[in-house]
Amino acid sequence: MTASQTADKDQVFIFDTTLRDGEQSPGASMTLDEKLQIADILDEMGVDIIEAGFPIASNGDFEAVSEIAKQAKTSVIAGLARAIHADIDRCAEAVKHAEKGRIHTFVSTSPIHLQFQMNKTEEQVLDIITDTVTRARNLIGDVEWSAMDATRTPIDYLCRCVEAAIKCGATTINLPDTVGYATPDEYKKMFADIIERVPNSDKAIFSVHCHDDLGLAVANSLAGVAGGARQIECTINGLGERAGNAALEAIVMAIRTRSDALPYASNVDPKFLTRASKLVAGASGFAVQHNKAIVGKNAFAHESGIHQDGMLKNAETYEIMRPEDVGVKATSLVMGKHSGRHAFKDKLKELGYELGDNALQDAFRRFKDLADRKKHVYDEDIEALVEDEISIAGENTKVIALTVIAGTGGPQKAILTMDIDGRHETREATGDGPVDATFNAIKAIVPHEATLQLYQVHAVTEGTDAQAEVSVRLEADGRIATGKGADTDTLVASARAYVSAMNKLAMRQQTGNPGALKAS
Ligand SMILES: CC(=O)SCCNC(=O)CCNC(=O)[C@H](O)C(C)(C)COP(=O)(O)OP(=O)(O)OC[C@H]1O[C@@H](n2cnc3c(N)ncnc32)[C@H](O)[C@@H]1OP(=O)(O)O
Ligand SMILES: CC(C)C(=O)C(=O)O
Repeated sequence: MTASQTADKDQVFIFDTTLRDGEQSPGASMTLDEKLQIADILDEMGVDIIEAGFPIASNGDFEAVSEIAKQAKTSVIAGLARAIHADIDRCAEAVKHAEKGRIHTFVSTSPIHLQFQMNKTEEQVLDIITDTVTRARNLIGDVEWSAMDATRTPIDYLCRCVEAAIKCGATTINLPDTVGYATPDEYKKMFADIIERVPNSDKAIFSVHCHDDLGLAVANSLAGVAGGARQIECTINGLGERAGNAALEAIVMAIRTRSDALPYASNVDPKFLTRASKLVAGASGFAVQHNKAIVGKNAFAHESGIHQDGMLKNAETYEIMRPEDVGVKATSLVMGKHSGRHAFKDKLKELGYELGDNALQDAFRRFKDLADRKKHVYDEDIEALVEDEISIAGENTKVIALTVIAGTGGPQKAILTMDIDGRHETREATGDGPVDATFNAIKAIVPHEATLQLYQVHAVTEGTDAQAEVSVRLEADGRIATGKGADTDTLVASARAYVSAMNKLAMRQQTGNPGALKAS
């Protein structure tokens, strides 16, 4: 595999290690079936190299690498191996089924790793590199060598290690920021220096592999490419050891979106990114944070009025990528307490409502009120609210305020204020439960003899803060009317529904005056 130039852009190879480094996240183990599905989508989306596992780690890992190797259509399938013959041989055994297989062998190079992890001298590790890269090359033509903890390795020694690996036939040289310690400038300089100083550095492709301990994994990866690397090791959703690896989706979209500043091309088709993200989140059990770049639930969602207004005028005001390019159906304008009139009106139109100016203002006021009390305002909430608004429009008897005292102590008491033809009246009433007390308070303000035929409550959406939609059916003199009310407070919704039914009944008696129901 050689890096090529397409027009004015250098090709960068995308090496996905979700199934190896990603699976190393505590608790992220995946089944064989899940791994096969993930590998399949990675292959289809154009990932150049899939690191399918660490074959010596377990029989399950060996089987996963072998099966993925068998199913792969275009991607290179790599397996990881320590600088140990048994690891390398087992890896070769697993990747041999692939049309294009790779052995990825690694050894520590930093002083702290040499002293404590490996208990070896620099010279001993150099001999190990020579021995193990040669062994791997004798088994397969595509060998990647990694210097574990490269970014904490003195540059002179790192140059000697890289030189030895290339001399023995390594075709890819990976210099990982194993502990996420580097800064972008340092990482870029390390690649530039090594590529310049190591003889025959042009015989290998250099690779970045960054961890996100300081939140710099994507920035460091792109800096490494600016320093001369042409392979990027990354994972879907940034899954990986500790704080994770560089996120594949962010890398791919940064290169595409900022091609002016990042003159590189990748083979990945970004339309698969959202699907791949969901698949990995489901298989690993690691939910994607809502504000995650590209694949987070909010990456293409806007709640604030000013942004929504801008988006309705021109999407480029607040979006630098098109959602459909990464497999998201469309931008969503989420209705919430920060939304403004433009978005609210647009949402009503989408839901099929055209309100006049006054009704719109009233509905918007109630919507803001609702959004202040409720975490999520769903379309169903807005529909219930508007239906409620429409049903009470023009009514001259309205609920203004309600306080209910309920609980085990009893008796339940309701204190209700109503507007009757512009006049406010307040009464208290008790009842057999809070709903009964509320209805008794209505009767105290508007005495009537209509009888209750139906009282029904249902939650408009899920959650304890859901709006209740209440239906009340009243009968008087053989006539029936049903009223509806919606509110996050079930008792307020009940009072509204009752009053609405009362108003309708009065209309049907053609008096328009609920008080006249008394005569029926
Ligand atoms: C930065 C990275 O992501 S590196 C990859 C990390 N991933 C994993 O470790 C996941 C899979 N690992 C495993 O299943 C196991 O650790 C195995 C099968 C690889 C090894 O298991 P064990 O033989 O029981 O060894 P254990 O894990 O306890 O210790 C690691 C040994 O490997 C040695 N080692 C570590 N890295 C390397 C290397 N690159 N090359 C050679 N030896 C290494 C350590 O020095 C230690 O050797 P020691 O027993 O002589 O002290
Ligand atoms: C094995 C290597 C590539 C690694 O995962 C790291 O250094 O983080």
